[in-house]
Amino acid sequence: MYKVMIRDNMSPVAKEILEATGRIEVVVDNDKATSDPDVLAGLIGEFDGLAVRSGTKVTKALLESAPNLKVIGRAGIGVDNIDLEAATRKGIVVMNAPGGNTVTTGEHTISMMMALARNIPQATASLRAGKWEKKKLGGVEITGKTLGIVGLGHIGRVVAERARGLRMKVIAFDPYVSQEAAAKMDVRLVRYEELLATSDFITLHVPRLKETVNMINAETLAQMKPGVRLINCSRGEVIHLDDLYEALESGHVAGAAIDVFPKEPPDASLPIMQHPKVIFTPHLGASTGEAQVNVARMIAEQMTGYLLDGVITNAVNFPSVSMEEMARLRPYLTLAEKMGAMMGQLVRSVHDVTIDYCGEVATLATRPVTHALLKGLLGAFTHKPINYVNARAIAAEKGIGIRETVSQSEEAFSSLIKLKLEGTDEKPDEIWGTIYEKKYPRFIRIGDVYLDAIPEGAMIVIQNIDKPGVIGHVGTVLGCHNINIGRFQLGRREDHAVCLVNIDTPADEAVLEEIRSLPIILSVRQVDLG
Ligand SMILES: NC(=O)C1=CN([C@@H]2O[C@H](COP(=O)(O)OP(=O)(O)OC[C@H]3O[C@@H](n4cnc5c(N)ncnc54)[C@H](O)[C@@H]3O)[C@@H](O)[C@H]2O)C=CC1
Ligand SMILES: O=C(O)C(=O)COP(=O)(O)O
Repeated sequence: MYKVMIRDNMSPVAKEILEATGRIEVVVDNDKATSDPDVLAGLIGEFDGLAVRSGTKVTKALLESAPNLKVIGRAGIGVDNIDLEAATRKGIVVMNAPGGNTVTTGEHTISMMMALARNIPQATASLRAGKWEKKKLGGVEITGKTLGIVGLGHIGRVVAERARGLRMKVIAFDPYVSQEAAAKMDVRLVRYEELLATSDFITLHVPRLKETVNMINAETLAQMKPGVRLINCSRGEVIHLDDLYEALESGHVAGAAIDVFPKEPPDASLPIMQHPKVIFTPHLGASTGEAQVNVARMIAEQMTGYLLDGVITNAVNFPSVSMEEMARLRPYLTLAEKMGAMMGQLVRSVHDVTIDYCGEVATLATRPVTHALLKGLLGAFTHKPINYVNARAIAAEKGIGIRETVSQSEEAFSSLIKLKLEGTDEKPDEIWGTIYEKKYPRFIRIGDVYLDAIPEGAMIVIQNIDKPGVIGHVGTVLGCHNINIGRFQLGRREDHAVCLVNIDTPADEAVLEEIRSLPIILSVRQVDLG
């Protein structure tokens, strides 16, 4: 049984889906007290999965207390409450649910813009206070006004489409979107400065990144058109709130609608929280029944797929692999991991590696295959738990450079993976592998010697001078020690040869030493390929 903790008032759909597998036990914990990372650290140890929204901060220290954690599911989009680097190093997959709350957040943005334009929250408060302030609470029309969208991603696009329906002129700034893509949405892409200077309303839809934190500050506020109105349903840190307060006080900014805060919940005594021209919602962008069911369902299905079948979908720290792709990739993942494990156990050190993917395998998603290969290779050099997620990060930590090439054609085999260790004098420094009949992994070359070896279990790898006597000698030594030989695979080139011997029980060092005693034997290593 796997154990998953669900937090942050997620839709009950998530629990239902996880429990319906019959293999996942669920604990729902919406307790405010346990959202303190120090308190949560005391509880998380036994869990394999953690499902959160924005309320739980998944810190490095918390992850240190989570030895069993394999997957974190974010039922939403922004993963800035999760220490991604620390999760990746620990080999934990972090998944989100893109698209699940996009429409809802876009609609909330439009609601905020309308409420801001017509002072609806202020008018409600005024009436509740027994006043009738028609003159004071007059608003602005939005028809014909220019809406500037910062970040033309999923939500930005929903907002653009709705705003055009409201007869606004829509412009956008997004350095990662092409003019053609924007033109298809009838949106004019402009430079940031132009957006600031010409928009009547500016709405923010960027993720929280180093480059987007404080994107709206005293300098950029000063570049805005006088009377501009701002809407922020992205992340609180994108606006420097003190600078915004100053711009509101001076009258340069006519109003702001804010859903997200640098610290949530915000301190109600902050000057901006009391400003009459600012309206607020408590991070409600994604909070509709529909969106919450969508994201809860997505995240529960994705977490189930990973925990039970190893399928990775919508991971933010690993390439996604669908169920169908996984079926085609699985034999290559196995092969690559065994190739890596073989080389890792044959050599004493690894510097840089080159991995060539040739033929059919090159048409698949090769990044996960590289991770599998690195997992096998580095497993021999580290005591840290290593898996597909953290393999590349651990390689980078060790300063190992990885060069990957793909070529669609391969003369002799339909698929071939070649691993070469660079910058080493050790031999062998190369291994090639392929898949037979779409499932069976084979090593077909070690060093410069071609052979045909089934990589499994304990194997003795012998490099020798190609002279008579080796097979008999190895057979006699192993026989004397009651070690059964499963397969004996040979290959040679010119005067040297390689033997791969699958043995049913591992040999101890004294047995290997006896094999080494024949002078024509150059090296003897035992590897374990699982
Ligand atoms: N208020 C709420 O409840 C919710 C807030 N969000 C926030 O909204 C953000 C956006 O969500 P999506 O549209 O789904 O993400 P997305 O990834 O589809 O779009 C983000 C866009 O921002 C652009 N971008 C990145 N850096 C930029 C920069 N420096 N300047 C301009 N554009 C830049 C990207 O190119 C991308 O097109 C999320 O990251 C999340 O933080 C998301 C859902 C609900
Ligand atoms: O999906 C996102 O990025 C959101 O900000 C939504 O946050 P929530 O799940 O409502 O706490």
